[in-house]
Amino acid sequence: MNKGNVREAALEILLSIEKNQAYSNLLLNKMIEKNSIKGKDIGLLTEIVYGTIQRRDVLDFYLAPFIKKQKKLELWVTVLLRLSVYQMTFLDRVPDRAIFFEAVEIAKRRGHKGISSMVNGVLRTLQREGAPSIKEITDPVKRLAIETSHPEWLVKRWVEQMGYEEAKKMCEINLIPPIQTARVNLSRTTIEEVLTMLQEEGFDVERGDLSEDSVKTTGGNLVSSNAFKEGYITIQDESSMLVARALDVEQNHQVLDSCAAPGGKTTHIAELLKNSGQVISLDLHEHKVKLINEQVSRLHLTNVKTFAMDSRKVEAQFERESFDRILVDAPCSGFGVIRRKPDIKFAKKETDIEKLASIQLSILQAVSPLLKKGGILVYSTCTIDKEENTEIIDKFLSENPDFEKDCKLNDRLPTRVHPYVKDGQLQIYPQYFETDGFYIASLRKQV
Ligand SMILES: C[S@@+](CC[C@H](N)C(=O)[O-])C[C@H]1O[C@@H](n2cnc3c(N)ncnc32)[C@H](O)[C@@H]1O
Repeated sequence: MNKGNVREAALEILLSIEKNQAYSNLLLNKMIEKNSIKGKDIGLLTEIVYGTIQRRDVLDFYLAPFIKKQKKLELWVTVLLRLSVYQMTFLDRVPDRAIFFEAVEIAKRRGHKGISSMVNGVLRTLQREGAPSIKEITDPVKRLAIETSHPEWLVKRWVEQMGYEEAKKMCEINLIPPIQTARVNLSRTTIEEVLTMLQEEGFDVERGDLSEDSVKTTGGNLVSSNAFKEGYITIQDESSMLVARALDVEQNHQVLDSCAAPGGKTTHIAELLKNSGQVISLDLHEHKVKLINEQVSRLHLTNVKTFAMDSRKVEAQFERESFDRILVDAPCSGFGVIRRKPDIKFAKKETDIEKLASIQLSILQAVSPLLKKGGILVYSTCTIDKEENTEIIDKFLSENPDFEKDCKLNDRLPTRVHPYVKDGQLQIYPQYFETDGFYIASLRKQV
């Protein structure tokens, strides 16, 4: 594939995202497969797609003074200008003349000569006159929102919840793509063996920084490794690996994972059980349950049973007080994983948070009678919003006096996170350890 086609492919993906047709990671994988994009081109395509989404609002801010009839631009022209300005501003290795040439060629193919000269004109004037300065924006929340390309309502919400300095750190780290980490399947191998396996395959790997179950890589995609194919590792963020550890599972435990697809935590729990006991794994959709089954068989696990089921209706299917441990890894806004899925910050609306909070609470309410007395219930999300985290736990506890905050959570978590644990609850912001943002609450049912 030539470089021009890489940009054309980037444009197509970005347009589908704008039209809310699918998430960036799925569209990228499809495009790479469909056009047999290889090697360095995969890197360039990924960088242009993610970079242009990550920086969308600041790119529009840079472009605004140079576009006269902004409202009349067709969406594909706006997106083409954005991805060109992204390369001009943030990618050192691509010369401006190559960017102009490709943009003009694409504009000619998609539109007509008038559009291609307009695109050429806008890009060249911007290069000559320079982009406007962010410092011109006087309101600090608005400035932070534009500078780091987050919706203003979201930045305002974060500033209210965590203060300006912490919100700024989070907005800034959200622009930096994460490195890849993998969880080692300790029911079949050890960290040392996996490091050797991967190094022999040519991967640059070492132990992870946070979770005792992890390895990290600075180059290459571990999904293509034999260690992955043969079920020795699972791609997972390190903060997400703390969830199964928080459950404190013991041999032969019966564990309910109520929101389980695609199976990251179900399989981790099953590994920690060393194929003893049983994990009952539920998800709303049949096609998602299939994803759990695929991971279970890839990892050679024999102690997982899956069901497509609404976990708000579990009481009809399972006996009360029949599980030693229950996990509610709830559907959430996902604002802790913006580095990985940047389109989330534009796709979610403030009203979604309210709707999600109501689902989260009702799942917790529905599964809690199934926990044995003395058992542990872990509630987790990959978000950093209080309404979906501490506020849910406060509401749940106020309505369920037989549950209490589990003050021993620290014993199951790495010492580095201890300063962030309070009353059996851990809130990790992405800037703390350069991981996903995660919330984990551990509750114990009184005996
Ligand atoms: C955060 S994801 C779970 C991720 C999973 N625990 C993992 O580690 O791979 C939330 C999941 O909850 C599922 N879900 C949403 N509402 C549900 C419900 N009422 N009952 C069961 N599953 C539900 C979604 O389909 C989604 O797969």
